[in-house]
Amino acid sequence: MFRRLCNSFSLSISKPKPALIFQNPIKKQLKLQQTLSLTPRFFSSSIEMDSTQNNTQLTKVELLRSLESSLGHCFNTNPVCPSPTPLIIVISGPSGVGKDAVIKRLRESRESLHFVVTATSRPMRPGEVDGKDYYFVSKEQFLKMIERDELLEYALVYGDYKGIPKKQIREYMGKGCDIVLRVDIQGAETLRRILGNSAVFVFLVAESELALVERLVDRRTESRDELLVRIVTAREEVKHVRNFDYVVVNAEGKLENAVKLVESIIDAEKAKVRQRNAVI
Ligand SMILES: Nc1ncnc2c1ncn2[C@@H]1O[C@H](COP(=O)(O)OP(=O)(O)OP(=O)(O)O)[C@@H](O)[C@H]1O
Repeated sequence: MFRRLCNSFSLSISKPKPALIFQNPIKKQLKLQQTLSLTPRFFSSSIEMDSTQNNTQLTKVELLRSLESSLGHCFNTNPVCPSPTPLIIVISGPSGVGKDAVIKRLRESRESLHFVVTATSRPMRPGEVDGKDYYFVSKEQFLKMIERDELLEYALVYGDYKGIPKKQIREYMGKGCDIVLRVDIQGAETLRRILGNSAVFVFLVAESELALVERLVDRRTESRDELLVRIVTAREEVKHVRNFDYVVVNAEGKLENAVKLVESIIDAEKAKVRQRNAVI
């Protein structure tokens, strides 16, 4: 069926019917003049070409002009598909799985992404930069932000507040940027309720529980008791993977693979026919 359609289409192109060329010459001339004013580069001198002329004798421009002439209109230069809508990517996973490490690498490789800086009331860790890693605020300042409805989502995590400022997301989506949000599992659940399927949810996991615990221990930022809380929580959190769209394994020493997979997810999402359409 498709082949039959193609055949009949090519026939109608290669042998323009006399009716198409000579029927109502005034109307035809008018149409050509309109076309000429749109794209003068193709319809400048000889508009109608001999349709039996061998394609190999024609330059590319001549062939294009001839095809346009046979079709009766110029080829459209507008994009076939509209540009993709800004995407919100939520990256989550248990404590110590490597969310920050993955995001740090993504930051370096994808300049078009905007990484929302989360506000937190937790103390700054060595090497962290205020306004880059987090906005470090006091508990009182954080409570004021909640009161003013400035946060898309917030939670009390291990005794400290963490929240996502709405203003930043609106501002960067307005500029056409894709947005990356880094949240814990609790935050991802809340965001799923707020955003539904309008955002893409990625769950990071380690290859095993032992690998996760070793990573946390090596980081040396938690006390023994804090470690115990995080490990018990992580066991529960892994069960939430089914609420996510994608799961990415961040295996020991394979950070690059995890980053590449996240990048592929973003690329695939941007190529989707039915785009997610988040409104904040
Ligand atoms: N693929 C990997 N292989 C080895 N080490 C890794 C890998 N990914 C991350 N790490 C290391 O594991 C530790 C924990 O990573 P990171 O701080 O990024 O986790 P996180 O998920 O952001 O934790 P939290 O939620 O507690 O802030 C860091 O020291 C980081 O450098």
